[in-house]
Order: sequence, then structure tokens, then C-alpha cells
Amino acid sequence: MKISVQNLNMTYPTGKKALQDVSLEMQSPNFIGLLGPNGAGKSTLMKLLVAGLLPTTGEIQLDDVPLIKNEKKLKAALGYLPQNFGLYDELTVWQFLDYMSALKGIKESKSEIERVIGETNLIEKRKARISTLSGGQRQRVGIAQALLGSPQFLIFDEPTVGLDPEERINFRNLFSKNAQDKIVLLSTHIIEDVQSVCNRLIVMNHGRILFDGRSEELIRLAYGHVGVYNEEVQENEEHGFKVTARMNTANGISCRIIAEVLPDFVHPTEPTLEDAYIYLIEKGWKGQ
Ligand SMILES: Nc1ncnc2c1ncn2[C@@H]1O[C@H](COP(=O)(O)OP(=O)(O)OP(=O)(O)O)[C@@H](O)[C@H]1O
Repeated sequence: MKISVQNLNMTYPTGKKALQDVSLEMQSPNFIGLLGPNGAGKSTLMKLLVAGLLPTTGEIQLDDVPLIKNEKKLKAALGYLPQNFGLYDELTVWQFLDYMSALKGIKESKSEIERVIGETNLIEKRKARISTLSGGQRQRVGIAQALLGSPQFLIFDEPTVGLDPEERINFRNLFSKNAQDKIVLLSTHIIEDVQSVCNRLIVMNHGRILFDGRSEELIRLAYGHVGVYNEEVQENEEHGFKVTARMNTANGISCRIIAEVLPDFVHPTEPTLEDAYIYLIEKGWKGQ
């Protein structure tokens, strides 16, 4: 499966330009982490990819056919967890998944529901009404419905919101297991969600793609722009840099900073993916 996005622009009726000249290619197998601050345009891109919105200009192609002419194929191949996924509160977990299976036209629905309930750790909750579930459990039901039918193209809009750290780890494993031969696009604010499992990262801000590549490449961009200094030895607040962490150490407070040019008193250090992400967003922010 191949999805290509060409020069996509999306302006909402309010005049808000949510996407500007976005182009990208996704080919299975591909596990893509979509990162970006609030309002970057991630959900808008996802809604366009599932044909839930039409772009103002530009085109999306599925296997070299425009999406609007290939919607049937898309629906058959798609598993989608939107950001604010409405669940039917009065249904039980099983009834809801049965209903979603029917909508998706899944034939062997019983075994398929059993499979996704098992994969999302919902076995004990299968007969529970959705209204009685916790936020994390509801999120798991949302993930379970997206996995029904083993779709080739999985889109998860902030799937780990509301999950506790242990559940997040379970889901990272589940996502990577499900990504084997598929295209998985996962948006998140949480860097650890994408660091270990995604083989490709796309960073967006202000409706544009700032970076598209491997996490190592993103980290490389931040080399020479991350450093530490001891706040008690050197008091500096206004040096045109961003302090990303303050740690109490035996020798005083150690500050970790990101800057285009590191001041003399700062010792350069190895960037993490989070540093690199912040560096990129800050740099892009200033329009560079
Ligand atoms: N229906 C809409 N009408 C007008 N503006 C919208 C609409 N939906 C989104 N926007 C705006 O478009 C921009 C991009 O929004 P979008 O939801 O795609 O961002 P996001 O990266 O998913 O953010 P978040 O992480 O907060 O979900 C934002 O400025 C948002 O306010």
C-alpha cells in the first residue's frame, strides 16, 4: 500500500490555515510518529487522510489513485482512532465492537472481537457498559475498534492520552507488533511513545512539516545546540537560550539548555530526542 500526499493546503471556513504545502509519501511497512505542539495541524492532516475532510488544494493518492476516487478501498483498509472518539455509552464493550465490526463488514467478527479484546487487555471488561469504564479503558476500546479486521493503514490520533505509564508501554508494544507489514501513523505529544517504536518521525508546526526522517537524524540536527551549566557558578537568565531542565546535584543546580549558539560557560552535551524536538520547534518558531 502506498499513500502519497501532494502539496496539501487546508484552510478552514474561519480563514485558519491549518495545513500549508504538506507533501509526504507513506509506503508499507512504515511506522510513523507524528509530533507537533497543540494546533500544529496533526489532526487536520489525519482527517484529510481518512477522507473525513476535503483539502482546499492539493491531492492525496492511494496506490496512485486519487483518494476521492478510491474511498471504498480506503475504508476497507483503514483503522482510525480519532482524537475525541465518541463511544456508545449504553453499549457493553462487546456490543460496541460487534457494532463496529458490522459497520466495517467483518465476516468472522466473533473471533476478530476476541482477538482485539485480548490485545487491548479488555477481557475482564467485555460485558461492562462503556459508561462505567475509566478514561484509559475507554481509550483501549477506541484502540480495539481501530484494530478490528487487521487494517493495512492504521491512524491513531493521540492514542496514549489517558493511559498510565504501564499501559503506554503495553500499547507501544502492541503498535509495533501491529506495524509489521502496515502503515501506522501515530500522533502524540509524548516523545517516548515514538522514540522506541517508530522508524520514521514527522514533526509539524504551524501547518508545515519541519522534519521527516529517522530519530537519529533529528537528534543529529541538535548536535552542538544542547549543553549544561551550573546555575550557582554562573547566573544567567537572559542569554537567548531555553532552559529545558534544572536538576539538583551535589554541586548545585545543573541547568540543561538549548540554544542556536551555546554561550561560552555552557558545556556541550549529547542531545536526546526530546532536546532535538524542542530545538527544531524553537528554530521553526522564529521562522528560520
Ligand atoms: N473545524 C475547525 N475550524 C476552524 N479551525 C480549526 C478547525 N479544526 C482545527 N482548527 C484549527 O486549525 C489548527 C490546526 O488544528 P489541529 O487540530 O489540526 O492541530 P493538532 O496538531 O491536531 O493540535 P492538538 O495536538 O491540539 O490536537 C489549529 O489552529 C486549530 O485551532
